[in-house]
Amino acid sequence: MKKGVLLVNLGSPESPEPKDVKKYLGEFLMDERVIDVPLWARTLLVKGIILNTRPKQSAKAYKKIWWEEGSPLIVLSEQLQDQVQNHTELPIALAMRYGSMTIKKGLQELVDKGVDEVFLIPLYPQFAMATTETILVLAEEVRQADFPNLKIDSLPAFYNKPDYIKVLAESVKGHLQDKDYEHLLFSYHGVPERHIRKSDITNGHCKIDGSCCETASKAHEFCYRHQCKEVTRLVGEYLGLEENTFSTSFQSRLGFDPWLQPYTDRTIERLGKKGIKKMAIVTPAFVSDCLETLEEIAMEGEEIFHEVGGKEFTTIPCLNTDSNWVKLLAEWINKWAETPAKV
Ligand SMILES: C=CC1=C(C)c2cc3[nH]c(cc4nc(cc5[nH]c(cc1n2)c(C)c5CCC(=O)O)C(CCC(=O)O)=C4C)c(C)c3C=C
Ligand SMILES: [Fe+2]
Ligand SMILES: [Fe+2]
Repeated sequence: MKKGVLLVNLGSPESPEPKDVKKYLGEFLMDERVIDVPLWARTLLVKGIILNTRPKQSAKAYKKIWWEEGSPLIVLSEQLQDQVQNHTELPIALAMRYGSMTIKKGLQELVDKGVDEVFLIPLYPQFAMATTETILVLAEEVRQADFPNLKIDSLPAFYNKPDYIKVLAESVKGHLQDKDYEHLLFSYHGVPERHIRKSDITNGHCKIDGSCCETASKAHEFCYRHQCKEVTRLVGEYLGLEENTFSTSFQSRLGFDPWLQPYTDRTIERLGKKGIKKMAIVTPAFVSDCLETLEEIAMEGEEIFHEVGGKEFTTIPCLNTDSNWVKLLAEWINKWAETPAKV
């Protein structure tokens, strides 16, 4: 059997123009695992409301962060693909869940190279219905429809793998080496609370209260909130951070339903009002910098902090093409090629 790898990230609009942003948001938000309401309600909400206003607003934000080569998320994912390819003999393809770089095209590229066994890597450290699950479900649909003889294995969420925590923590340490900071905020993309309950395989553990995520449970294999909190705890432990000098928050909420809390924007405001003058922020739900890190955090977040008296706001880049991260991905890939069950 010939083996190959498919890296999958979220995707971006073709350009930062409102018409392309609208097309992208239309596909993204009509995904039943992103806006998880019945089709009629989703259609009404997305096509009747969100797509009438959001594309213009989001296009403005995209224009602020867009690079000459294209969307940062796509460019950085392509760079990651190239660099991982330098560390393995297996062919590496790249796909996006939304947009023109489809999972079908990615699988076709591998099949054209003679691959019949694929290691699918969703580029998300934590499991979420709106990210990992939607990728796995679509990949299986595409496999059944177009590549029935293909075998697909996938990398489970790697949020608590000691080698991943080490790479992330060392990156944080490197970026904060010459920085003086009073608080380190771990900001993760938010999800509606309802998503956490839906992914609860025990049907009742996740109460989204003060303690469920800290109480051992099978539910945590699919609990995004637990997995985010664990990344913060494990990195804090690795770096020897003192209690109350670091915390977790959730960004990018959309709509009126309750999302995971505390919200990042309010947390930044609260820290500034409390008298914190120097803060740093890391965004471990993303492996590549994107709109949500470059605009929402590095621009809007900094502005909020300064408005309430904060002085120094340090944004730590995502792992992007960090050499330890590239080597670690290649190590997982090469281990899978030798003994798939061990990864
Ligand atoms: C109901 C809406 C959304 C859920 C749930 C959601 C979950 C989720 N998203 C990411 C990662 C990314 N999201 C990005 C952009 C983005 N996300 C939403 C909505 C939901 N995300 C929207 C509407 C947008 C577009 C921008 C905007 O209009 O605000 C991105 C950046 C893409 C880019 O092109 O740079 C990423 C990455 C995760 C990890 C996640 C759940 C865990
Ligand atoms: Fe998102
Ligand atoms: Fe939980």
